[in-house]
Amino acid sequence: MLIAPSILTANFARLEEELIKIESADKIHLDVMDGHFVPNISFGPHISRSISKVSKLPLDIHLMVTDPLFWIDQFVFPNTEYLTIHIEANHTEESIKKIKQANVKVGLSLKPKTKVYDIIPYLKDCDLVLVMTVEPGFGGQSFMEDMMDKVVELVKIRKEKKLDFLIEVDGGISDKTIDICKKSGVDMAVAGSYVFNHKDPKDAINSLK
Ligand SMILES: O=C(CO)[C@@H](O)[C@H](O)COP(=O)(O)O
Repeated sequence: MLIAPSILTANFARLEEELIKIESADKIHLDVMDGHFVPNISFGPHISRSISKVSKLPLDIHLMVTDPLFWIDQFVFPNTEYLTIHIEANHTEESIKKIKQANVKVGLSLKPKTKVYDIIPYLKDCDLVLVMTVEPGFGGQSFMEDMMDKVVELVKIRKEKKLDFLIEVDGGISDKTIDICKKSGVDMAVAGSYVFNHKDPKDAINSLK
């Protein structure tokens, strides 16, 4: 399973040191929050660009914003691999088109209350589907195990429709919850507090892997 640490719980006053601690991960997950789509503000293009310059890892950028169309271009860096927008945000179709035009892989995320059914029309355009396993907005919340039903459903749909998007989960991932993710068919897991609150983030990444 691919592991993408979310830097939301990192020490932002020592960000470069924090990034070095997670060099053994597969991607870096950037949680961008606009204070409107979710009740929190994290960081924007400026800090993301600085991270992109020092990070050796591909960026997996999760836009928790109401108007992705306005923001997409500002997060296209040479190492942006995925730009993930939310189905509950505005202008899904146009945003997907814009991400593709920027030659970045398309991610589509759904909040815990949103059904897989709602994203089916867009799956053919997705490289990644991000199943939120907490309500987006904050790190350190408890894993919602019932979201694994969505993962199982997505695995089935992917097979039936011969698609090849990755399935990612985000929220409450730890050594206690990673097994059920793997068994359900998750390809990539985002982990914030488990990695950055661990005395050795590299060990935390290894234990998840
Ligand atoms: O997108 C989010 C929160 O909105 C996540 O990426 C969390 O930041 C993951 O944090 P933990 O639950 O692993 O602490």
